Amino acid sequence: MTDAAADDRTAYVAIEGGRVVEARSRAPGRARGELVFTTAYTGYEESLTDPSYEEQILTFSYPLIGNYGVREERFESERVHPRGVVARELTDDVADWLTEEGVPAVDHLDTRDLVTGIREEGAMECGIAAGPDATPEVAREELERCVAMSDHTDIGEQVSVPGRETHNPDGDGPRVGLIDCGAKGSIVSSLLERDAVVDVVPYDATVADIERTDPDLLFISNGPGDPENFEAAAALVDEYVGSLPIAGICLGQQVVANALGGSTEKMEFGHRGVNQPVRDLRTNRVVMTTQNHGYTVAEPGDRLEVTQVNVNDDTPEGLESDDLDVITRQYHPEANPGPNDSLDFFDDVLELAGYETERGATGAPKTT
Ligand SMILES: NC(=O)CC[C@H](N)C(=O)O
Repeated sequence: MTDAAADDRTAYVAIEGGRVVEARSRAPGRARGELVFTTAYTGYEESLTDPSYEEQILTFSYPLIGNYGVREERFESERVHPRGVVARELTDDVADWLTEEGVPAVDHLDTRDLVTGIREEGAMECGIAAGPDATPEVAREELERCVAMSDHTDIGEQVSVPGRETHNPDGDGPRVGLIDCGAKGSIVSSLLERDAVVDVVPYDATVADIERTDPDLLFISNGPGDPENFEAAAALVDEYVGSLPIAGICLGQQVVANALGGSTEKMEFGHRGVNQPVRDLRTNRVVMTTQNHGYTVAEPGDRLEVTQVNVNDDTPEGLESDDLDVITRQYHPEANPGPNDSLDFFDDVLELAGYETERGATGAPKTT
């Protein structure tokens, strides 16, 4: 290897608290963000294109990432959302993809140590310098310029559609107003698969915008950052609760809780993975779920009942009100990547708008 080639592979990760870890560059550039980890051993294309990872640096705890290639059919949006990527070993397929996308990536570092640190200290700020100009100082500079997750007040604008997009206008199912706070493509697909008409509207849609689409149901999507920064979506919930059924996934659950008298808080290191056990308190049934969140509902408020909880830490995983026709989930029932145990959430949601689906779906085809 020549000196120049060695330099091209240089990388440093600076972590809150002062530590700088040496790594190998797999996609060059500088990056900063909140350092989080996922324990998912599959679904790296879905994770990397999940808009909920905006402004974060994603560490994979599973050591080998990329072993079944990169295919667009599995993407959840049109671009990679984490600001940077960290893994023990990235394949060339993933490294090439991230290079094309301009998202810095590093490997050949002790990710077990990194993940243990996040579990002990909580999600941390982080700076990455990768490639020819990388030095520990550059990584530290990036770290110093980090902005706390809750201070990314305009994060919705970075991930939402710019204007309304209507899918399946002639569908037989209910008309869903999907508030796009950074929606995963397979949430839209899961609704379309059940023949709903879906109007995807921007995260800051107003009551006047919603009136123009005249929905049968309001659906608040997943999304990045602090749910308290999605005030417009909360205002819609406040306006329509009791007159329209309301559903939400992940950030959607948090926004609905905040709008209806509850509260949210930041978790220490969140839930990110594909084997999070959730118990339904009404049926006592446990399902395995896909998750990606760093905030949680702290108090559901008086109007919502906690109907599902995380088996590991008892945090609220499902909120419902039979009187108000509200149903939300903290995990990702669209299940991309799987497991597929909770797909019938979409049947339950459409039923709130008076529509009977065939049920029994085994996985949603993608729109992207
Ligand atoms: N996937 C999501 O919708 C994430 C919600 C929120 N940004 C959180 O981290 O808790």
